[in-house]
Amino acid sequence: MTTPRPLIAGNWKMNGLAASLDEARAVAAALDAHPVGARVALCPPATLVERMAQVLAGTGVAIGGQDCRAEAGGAFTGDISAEMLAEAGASLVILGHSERRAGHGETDSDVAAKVAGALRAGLEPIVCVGETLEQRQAGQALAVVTGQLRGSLPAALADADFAVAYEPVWAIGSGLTPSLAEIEEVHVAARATLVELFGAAGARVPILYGGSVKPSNARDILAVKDVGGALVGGASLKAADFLGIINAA
Ligand SMILES: O=C[C@H](O)COP(=O)(O)O
Repeated sequence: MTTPRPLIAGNWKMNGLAASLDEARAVAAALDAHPVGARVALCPPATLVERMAQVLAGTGVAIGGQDCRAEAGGAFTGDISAEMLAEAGASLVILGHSERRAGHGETDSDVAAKVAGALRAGLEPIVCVGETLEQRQAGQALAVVTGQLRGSLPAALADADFAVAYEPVWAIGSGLTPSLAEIEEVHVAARATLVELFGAAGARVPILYGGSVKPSNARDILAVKDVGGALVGGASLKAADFLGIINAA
């Protein structure tokens, strides 16, 4: 059984206007000049998905959305569907990010419904899970992460391409990261849960780590057992930093 290529995905969050597309162009140009083994994706704000897809057409960089609604369409002011993302040129979508779970009250079952929507539209979901600082300090990190996986991953994923991202909430944008041993402990538990849920297919699902990944720590983190890539926030906004992480994979 071959090991899937690592996936390095950049999540621009609510950052980026049209001028930021120059950073995406620079990433694609550098990868064209020096191809890498990793799969690379950029997930800009929804307003830039279509333009980024045009800018990066024909390059090896895939485009992702940062969220979608579960339904294909309807009276849902302000929301976008997976079908809309796909039509705009996205091939992936981040779902269940902690900023959506905390800021928009998304539950595991909401995330599972969105995952089903993504599969309906042919998008590859990147499903995020992770514990808060209080949960880690209470010794609940593994239970929270495996519980979120069980609740957020519908059975239909057994036949689909998808990725999981472990993002400790307290490590996001904080400059803090868990120790390598702590990352390994969670990724090994997540792997066991994926195998329990999906059998042999679960052994191949990339489990990304996210939370203050930067060029200086990427190589060590990406070498940890069962870490199959990275979901990168702040360091994906500048081409040089993002390339530093991509080249560490
Ligand atoms: O989706 C990305 C994560 O929330 C990580 O963000 P960060 O790299 O800025 O800590």
